[in-house]
Amino acid sequence: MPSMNPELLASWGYSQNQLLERDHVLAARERAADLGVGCIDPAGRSMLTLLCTLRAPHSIVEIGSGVGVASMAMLEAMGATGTLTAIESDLEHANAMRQGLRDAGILSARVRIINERAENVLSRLADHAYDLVLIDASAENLLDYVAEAKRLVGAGGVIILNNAFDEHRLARPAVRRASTVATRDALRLLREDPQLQTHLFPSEQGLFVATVIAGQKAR
Ligand SMILES: C[S@@+](CC[C@H](N)C(=O)[O-])C[C@H]1O[C@@H](n2cnc3c(N)ncnc32)[C@H](O)[C@@H]1O
Repeated sequence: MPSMNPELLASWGYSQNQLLERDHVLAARERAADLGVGCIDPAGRSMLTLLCTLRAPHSIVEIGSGVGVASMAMLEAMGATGTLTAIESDLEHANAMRQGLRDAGILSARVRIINERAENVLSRLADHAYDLVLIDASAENLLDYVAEAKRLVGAGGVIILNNAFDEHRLARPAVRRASTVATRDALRLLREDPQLQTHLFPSEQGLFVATVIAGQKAR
């Protein structure tokens, strides 16, 4: 295991500093700061863009879309006919996301924002109907979200969990806080599923990515 020596830290910082974001993304980040809500970090956003470019999903679900920083990245990268189902319980966040989508010139017909708690919505979404599920809501119901995400994606589908470091508590074994335990359990559930290929990317918040191996269904 590499130790976090100063050179490694400098290289990591260098890679983070390569990330430039366009004006509509920076404006969305400002709206998020005004509302006191988090958004995916620049490295996570960049990785999400890359994954959507590579995978070219047609249909995405985002659990916890906030002001839409990750949503816009995915919509911009997935191609003009792709659609996003964004589940967001806070109306102010959902309205700020609508503003961001207008700024980015994304057609509203491509996005369905469901302003409800995810736990009341996910069971209504069809099995294997989505190519990618991004989970970025509070960790309280994380295990349920992971189970639903496995049901929603088909073969070749992708499940992504942002804030996988649980604000840097994950790697501290003594931390037994509910969100940390739920995150550890969720990552283990995905990592130990033989139908999934997984990787934890060391973005600022930690971006855990799992893909259903071709010809298989996630359990
Ligand atoms: C970290 S923010 C999401 C950031 C967003 N993915 C982005 O990159 O801009 C988490 C969001 O999840 C929402 N949220 C929290 N619990 C939720 C739930 N049970 N159902 C739906 N949304 C929830 C919060 O209101 C908040 O807007």
